[in-house]
Amino acid sequence: MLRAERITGGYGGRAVVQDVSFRIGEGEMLGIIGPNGSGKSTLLQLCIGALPLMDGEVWLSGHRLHTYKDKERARLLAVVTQQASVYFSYTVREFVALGRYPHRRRWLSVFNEADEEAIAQAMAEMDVDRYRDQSLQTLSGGERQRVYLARALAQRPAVILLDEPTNHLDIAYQMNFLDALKQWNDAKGRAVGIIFHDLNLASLYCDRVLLLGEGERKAYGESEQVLTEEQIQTHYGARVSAVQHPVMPKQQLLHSPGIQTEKQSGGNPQVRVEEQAAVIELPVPFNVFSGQTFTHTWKKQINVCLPGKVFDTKVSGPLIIDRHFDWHPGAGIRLKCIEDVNGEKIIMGAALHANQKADIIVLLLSKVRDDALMALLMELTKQLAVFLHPDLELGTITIGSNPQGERGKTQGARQTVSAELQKLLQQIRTVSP
Ligand SMILES: Nc1ncnc2c1ncn2[C@@H]1O[C@H](COP(=O)(O)OP(=O)(O)OP(=O)(O)O)[C@@H](O)[C@H]1O
Repeated sequence: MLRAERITGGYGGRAVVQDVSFRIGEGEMLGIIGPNGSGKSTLLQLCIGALPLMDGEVWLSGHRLHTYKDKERARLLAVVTQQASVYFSYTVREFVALGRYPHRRRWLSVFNEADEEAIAQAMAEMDVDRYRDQSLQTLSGGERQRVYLARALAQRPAVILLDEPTNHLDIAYQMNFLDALKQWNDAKGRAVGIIFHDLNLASLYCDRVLLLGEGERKAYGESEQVLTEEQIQTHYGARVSAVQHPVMPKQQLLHSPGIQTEKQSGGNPQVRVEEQAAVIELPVPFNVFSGQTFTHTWKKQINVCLPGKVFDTKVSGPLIIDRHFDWHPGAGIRLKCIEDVNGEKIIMGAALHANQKADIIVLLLSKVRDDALMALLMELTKQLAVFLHPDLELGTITIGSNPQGERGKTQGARQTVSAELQKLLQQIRTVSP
């Protein structure tokens, strides 16, 4: 529906946006992200024809943008930006009705039935009908934002572009606004492009994300490919940790402050040897896999069965051995957890045979494809096993993989070794038994 093809443009002959391409198809939501001054708003201005292109082409519904007359273009393309206060004297209904002007033959002609219906529907969709006779000035920022979107919806465009629509909105208003927009888009099959500063909202709501840096396209694709720790570090200069959203199959980024107090960092791992099991309290949370189900729960505890003792997980109920786990009867130390690194799910196990010879088994449930990470995990598993049982003689190392896993599909892809995992390994090494 909207396609930018290698577009370049800016102000006074200075190209601020350079050679940027993307497309937003029917029913899609594209998130446009990038640090301050990276050219997001300029890109939007180029896409709506408010700034001239120096190079490249913008296509709207199959035609070059500049071939449309203004009114024609306004029927197809709506823009939601922070509105000027000049509009504040309008009532809500009057303001939403402005969305119908591109459809009217003459400026002062009365609204026909189709106009009335579009206005009423847009106000209902954005739930702003209750303010219909209030002036915009009397609304809160969040309420006003919904009215701006209602005006765009009343326009019944094919494409809506929004410039930071959730700025200044509290968390409820943000969710409310984006839920309503997504519902509308799912139902109507339009194309939506949104500039976001909140990367987690972009990840949650958008099908794809475009990352700008210094006016150039730095990354473009599904959110998990774009919103990685590495990209955010490189282009925003910010340290974040990527984690899986607990409910949605989406990645989220947690802020990792540069300065950490001991309290914040959690200190060293602590080991408590209890009657039945050893409990390792970790400084960083792990996601724990219990039986066949990935619990999605943040855990900071790993429970390890001591030789000859009955296993008791303390945290996540009885440990059930995964069906792909070639478990050895009589094993003494059992360790099993999943670390979710950039959405990677990894299962580790350490099995100690009755003869004190241990097999370290690392099972790959899905997507583990980084040799360095693999080596690290195996090393970590070994360290834990040795730490818990100093006399342990380590036997063969076996690597298995989930037969249904996606290892082959993703092999060779780039992946970052979790800094936290490295740190953890280091800390485990330095803990005296
Ligand atoms: N009207 C203008 N005239 C000249 N330069 C401009 C104009 N508007 C923006 N710029 C410059 O273009 C560059 C990109 O600005 P733009 O507003 O597109 O970035 P942005 O990514 O939207 O930033 P932010 O996240 O801070 O809103 C900046 O260097 C800015 O100073």
